[in-house]
Amino acid sequence: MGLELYLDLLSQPCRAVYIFAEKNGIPFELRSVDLRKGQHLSDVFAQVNPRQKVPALKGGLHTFPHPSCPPLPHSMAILLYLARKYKAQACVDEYLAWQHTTLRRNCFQVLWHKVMLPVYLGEPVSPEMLTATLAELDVTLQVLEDKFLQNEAFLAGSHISLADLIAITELMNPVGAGRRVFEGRPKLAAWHQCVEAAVGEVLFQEAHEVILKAKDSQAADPTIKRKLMPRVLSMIQ
Ligand SMILES: N[C@@H](CCC(=O)N[C@@H](CS)C(=O)NCC(=O)O)C(=O)O
Repeated sequence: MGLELYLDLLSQPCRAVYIFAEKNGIPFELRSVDLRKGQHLSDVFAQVNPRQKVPALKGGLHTFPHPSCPPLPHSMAILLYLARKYKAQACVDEYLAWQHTTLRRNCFQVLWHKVMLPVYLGEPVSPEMLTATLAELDVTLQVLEDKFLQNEAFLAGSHISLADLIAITELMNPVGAGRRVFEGRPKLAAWHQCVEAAVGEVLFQEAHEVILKAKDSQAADPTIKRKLMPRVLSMIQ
C-alpha cells in the first residue's frame, strides 16, 4: 500500500509535511481534508485519524512500527518517520523541541486572532488580546534569529533542514494574516529567501497559496461554525 497524506494546506503542519514529501520525491497520494468545511469531523476521516486532526498519514508503515499500527496523526511523527525512512536525519532536535511550544503557538494565535476568529467565524478579538499576541510573536522571532539562525544561511547550519521547513511554514501563518514578519528583520528576510529558493519557488508558492488567501475566507456557515467552535476554543487557548 502506498503512502496517503491527509492534508489541508491552510494548516502549518500540513504544509511542512507536504513540502517535505514533494521536495524529497516521496511518492504519496494527496487526500484533501477541508477544515473549513468540517471534513475532518466526518466519520470517514475519524477512521483515518480518531483525533480528527490533520495532517495524517496512512499506509507504507510496514517497518514502522508494525503493519497493523494506526495511521500517524502527528506532524512531527510523520516528518521524522519520512525523514528516517527516505533521507538522512538532520541535527535539528533542539529546534524542534523549542518550536512546538513557542513559534508554533505564537504563529497559530496570530492567524486565529487576526483572521480566523474575526473574519471566518465572526468572533471579535479585543485589541488588547491582539496586541499581546503580536508582542509575544516579536519576542519569539527575536529568539529564532538570535539563538537559532545567528549568522548562518539556515537554522541548523549551511544546509536546509526540517527545522527551516517547519519554521517557514509557521511564519507563513502570520504572513497569511497580513503581519509583515520579515520587515525590519534583514536576517530573517534573507533566510526566508534562502529557504524559498532551496524549496523551489513554484512548490513554495503552491504550498502557501491557501494560507495567503486566508484573509479572504468566506464567513463560516452557522452549522459548521457550531460544530467547529468548541474545538477552536480548546485549540487557541
Ligand atoms: N500537533 C499536531 C497538531 C495538528 C493540528 O492541530 N491540526 C489542526 C490544523 S493546524 C487541526 O486539524 N485542527 C482541527 C480540529 O482540531 O478541529 C500536529 O503537529 O500534527
